[in-house]
Amino acid sequence: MIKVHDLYKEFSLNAKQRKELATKEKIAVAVKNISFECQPGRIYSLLGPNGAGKTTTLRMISTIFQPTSGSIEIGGVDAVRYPQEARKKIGFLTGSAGLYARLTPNELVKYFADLYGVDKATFEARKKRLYDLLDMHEFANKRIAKLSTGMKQKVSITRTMIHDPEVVVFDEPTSGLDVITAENIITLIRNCKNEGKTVIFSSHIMSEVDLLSDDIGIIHKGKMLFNGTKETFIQNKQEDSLTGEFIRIVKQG
Ligand SMILES: Nc1ncnc2c1ncn2[C@@H]1O[C@H](COP(=O)(O)OP(=O)(O)OP(=O)(O)O)[C@@H](O)[C@H]1O
Repeated sequence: MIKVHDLYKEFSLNAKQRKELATKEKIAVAVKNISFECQPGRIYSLLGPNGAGKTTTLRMISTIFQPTSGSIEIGGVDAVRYPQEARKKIGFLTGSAGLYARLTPNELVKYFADLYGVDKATFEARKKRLYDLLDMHEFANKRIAKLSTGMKQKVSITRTMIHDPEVVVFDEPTSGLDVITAENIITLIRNCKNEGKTVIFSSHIMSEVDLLSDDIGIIHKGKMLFNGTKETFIQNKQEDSLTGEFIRIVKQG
């Protein structure tokens, strides 16, 4: 379970950032008082145009960023006050950055399993299941530096899942991947739901959102414009397609 209440995040902008953004403002507000809940056994899709505040929100949930104000509860733990406790319950996927390029997938995944105190037998069983699903055996002993973007993404996913977290947070999980790999990741996300995990993911791909979502959140310029079940979204929509309705809501917001 994820409970987000009145979450607010502002960043201080340094001189270089102010120049890049062509602004005189010293502060950028990325997330403005958003509240929502994600339930176990359900998948919550976080949608929004570029710069909406999705990654910032997911990073706060994953305890990478400290919110400016507001509260986050992860599986009953106050993630703002006790980030280390909350982190044990979370698997966070955010691109393939942060993989140790000199290690092999096997070495990296083992490193993270050890960090989380996963015992050997459980580790081997989980690793095999993930490697089978993501078709990873062939490159498991190659240096990560030599792997393709899709292969690195698979390594990131295995790292995210190796401690069997009860809450999974995927920031654009299929971005830049071929259709077969994307399909495997969609299967993995569905498996998470079927195992009773709480899943939240961000995406720009509407077909994926349609396939996976139980609940939908739409944010734009840091504000939550829609938060509800996919059924409610579909019942109330004024446009023919999900994409059309998404655009309508964002333009109205
Ligand atoms: N470290 C930072 N310092 C200053 N501003 C930031 C920082 N990180 C994000 N922002 C700003 O916060 C806003 C939200 O960014 P965020 O990355 O959360 O958006 P997003 O919805 O994930 O976008 P995208 O779909 O393009 O990935 C943007 O205006 C961005 O420029």
